Amino acid sequence: MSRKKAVRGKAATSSPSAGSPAGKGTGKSARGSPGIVQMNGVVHPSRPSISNSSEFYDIAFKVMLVGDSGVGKTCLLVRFKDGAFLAGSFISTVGIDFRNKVLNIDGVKVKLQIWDTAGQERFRSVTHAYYRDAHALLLLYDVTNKSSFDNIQAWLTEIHEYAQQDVVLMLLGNKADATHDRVVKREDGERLAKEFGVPFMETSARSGLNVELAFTAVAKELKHRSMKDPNEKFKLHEYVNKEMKGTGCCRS
Ligand SMILES: Nc1nc2c(ncn2[C@@H]2O[C@H](COP(=O)(O)OP(=O)(O)OP(=O)(O)O)[C@@H](O)[C@H]2O)c(=O)[nH]1
Ligand SMILES: [Mg+2]
Repeated sequence: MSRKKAVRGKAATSSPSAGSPAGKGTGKSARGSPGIVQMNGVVHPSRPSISNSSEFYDIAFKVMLVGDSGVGKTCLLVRFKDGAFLAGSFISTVGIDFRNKVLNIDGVKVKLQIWDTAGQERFRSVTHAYYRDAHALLLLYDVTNKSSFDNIQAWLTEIHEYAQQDVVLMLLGNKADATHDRVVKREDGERLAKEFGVPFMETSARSGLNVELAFTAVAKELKHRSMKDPNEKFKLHEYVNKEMKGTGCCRS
């Protein structure tokens, strides 16, 4: 059942025409990155080809990480992809970058092509060009940085303007490990998420808290939507609330 896909590796690009989700100008597919064709909002491998088995997949989706500079988007992606934490000096992302990871979701190989955007204002126009091709967005703030939380509303406005109407959206309060520096309570994140009707969890790229869960939940929702199996009931909010691990007194 599993097939293989041709996109791999990293790409630092400054416009959607170079190996981007939009893929315009690559000449390699009607829409999507090289080797990918998009049907009914789902990306499928265009044809099998020879490569290592880790690249085989059944369905593929594009997920974008967005949020202010320094909230931990790159670290979250590295934690998810490599299981490691990027300690040391902060290297701000320039433009946009992507990594692939294939997850086994209930026997289906779901490939996530995860786009790591630059949070800095000067790259905003680059990011805008990628929104429309995203199937899911993980919107991050930093629990130790109040302004990153206050800016969530502006990010949501931007998302509504540029992303697909049915994009899967999740709010993440990152750096939950940083107990002493915390300035945004978990309850504040929960309240904001409720107000906008989006699933929410706190994460930590440093400790790994909920990192796998955030991506798995999104993959499950996207798979569910694309397969439309009437026997399979999946509710993203319920799944997240059931599986989420917390840092507070009452969740373990
Ligand atoms: N304590 C703690 N620090 C983190 C965590 N995630 C990221 N950091 C630190 O926060 C800083 C910024 O992390 P990045 O992942 O580079 O931030 P970013 O959102 O990608 O920033 P831009 O690329 O500029 O948009 C780095 O110094 C990281 O080490 C976390 O979960 N906990
Ligand atoms: Mg970054």
